[in-house]
Amino acid sequence: MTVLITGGAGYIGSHMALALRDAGEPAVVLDDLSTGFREAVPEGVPLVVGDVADEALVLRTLATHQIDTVAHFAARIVVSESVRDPLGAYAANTCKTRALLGALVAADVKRFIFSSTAAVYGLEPPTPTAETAPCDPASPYGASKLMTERMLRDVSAAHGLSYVTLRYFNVAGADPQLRSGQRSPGASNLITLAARASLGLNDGLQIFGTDLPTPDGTGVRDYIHVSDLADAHVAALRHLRAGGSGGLTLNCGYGFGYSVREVIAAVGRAAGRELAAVERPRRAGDPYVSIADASRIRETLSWTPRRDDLDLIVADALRWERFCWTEKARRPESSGRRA
Ligand SMILES: NC(=O)c1ccc[n+]([C@@H]2O[C@H](COP(=O)([O-])OP(=O)(O)OC[C@H]3O[C@@H](n4cnc5c(N)ncnc54)[C@H](O)[C@@H]3O)[C@@H](O)[C@H]2O)c1
Ligand SMILES: O=c1ccn([C@@H]2O[C@H](COP(=O)(O)OP(=O)(O)O[C@H]3O[C@H](CO)[C@@H](O)[C@H](O)[C@H]3O)[C@@H](O)[C@H]2O)c(=O)[nH]1
Repeated sequence: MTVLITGGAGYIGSHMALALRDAGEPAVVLDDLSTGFREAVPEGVPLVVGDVADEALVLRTLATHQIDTVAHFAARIVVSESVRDPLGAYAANTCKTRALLGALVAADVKRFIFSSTAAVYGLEPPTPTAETAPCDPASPYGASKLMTERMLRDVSAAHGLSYVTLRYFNVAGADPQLRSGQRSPGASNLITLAARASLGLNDGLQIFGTDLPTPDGTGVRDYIHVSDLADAHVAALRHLRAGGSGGLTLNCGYGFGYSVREVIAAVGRAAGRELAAVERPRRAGDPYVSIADASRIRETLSWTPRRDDLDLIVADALRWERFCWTEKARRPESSGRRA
């Protein structure tokens, strides 16, 4: 039994590939390399280059590798891009997942793990946010994921597909052994930008909004270490293979949050110097606070996070950036600057 990881050359999918390899579970990656990196796929894990909506390719891959479960990470993930190009976001995320599910139904593959997002909850959900909170996505990105969640429910009812939908909160950090991390030069998430700023790899740091109704006026997020998130996927796989039927929707977070200022201070501690940041107006569409009620995933999957500490997350992110880019900068063929 082998797991097909779509998007396994990307940031989170590559950590899932590592977690499966570490657990001795066979896996194959399907990735079109649009935002992923060939070198992110761990050695020993086959890479099929192509589109999840290419039905013939998917059917061939399912048969060749005897796939019993698909973990579907492949997506377009930039929220602002989805606002500029909503049809592109729905096509990439909802329509292509529909095509993938069509191939799985045709091939009688019965297990599916889906990468969803806290962005399905919208701007002012009750906090901490449980899976039962109303969903009202503020962006086409969030809506494209919510539509896919609904599609999964219907496909499960009609075709007996068992699935786990994982709604990620803010994913950060890097593999503690530095085998993978955030490779995207255009990554716009706070912890990556702060780590890069501390190494002089970008033009400095900005704080979007200092007058929010939060304790220090800046946005609060529930940051989850990418390796803990990968472990949650392995736990979801075990649940499905043990006979978990129907569908489960689970928040992936720790249940506590940190403000932008607290994150910047943590990166400063890890880097050994205080980071300067320019204060900017609020970013349109940013929730003030996003914190998971994470009780359901702990109860249902017996998932126990191992790196639920902001200093650990930030230290891993910073070590990865240093390793990945400062080392590279020493090589003559690279300038070491990405953005
Ligand atoms: N990064 C986050 O903070 C975050 C938060 C919530 C949810 N998610 C979800 O997690 C998943 C992975 O995100 P990520 O941060 O690793 O992004 P990423 O861009 O690093 O990875 C996505 C991968 O999918 C591949 N891909 C895209 N479209 C494809 C297609 N049609 N066919 C085959 N491969 C394709 C890309 O090449 C890339 O390797 C996404 O579904 C995203 O929506 C991410
Ligand atoms: O340069 C920056 C970048 C971010 N922020 C703030 O930092 C917080 C976190 O922002 P960011 O890291 O960009 O994450 P989010 O906007 O919360 O979105 C992430 O988390 C969502 C919930 O999972 C996912 O849907 C998105 O894809 C993912 O980018 C927010 O308050 C931002 O306003 C800054 O102040 N300065």
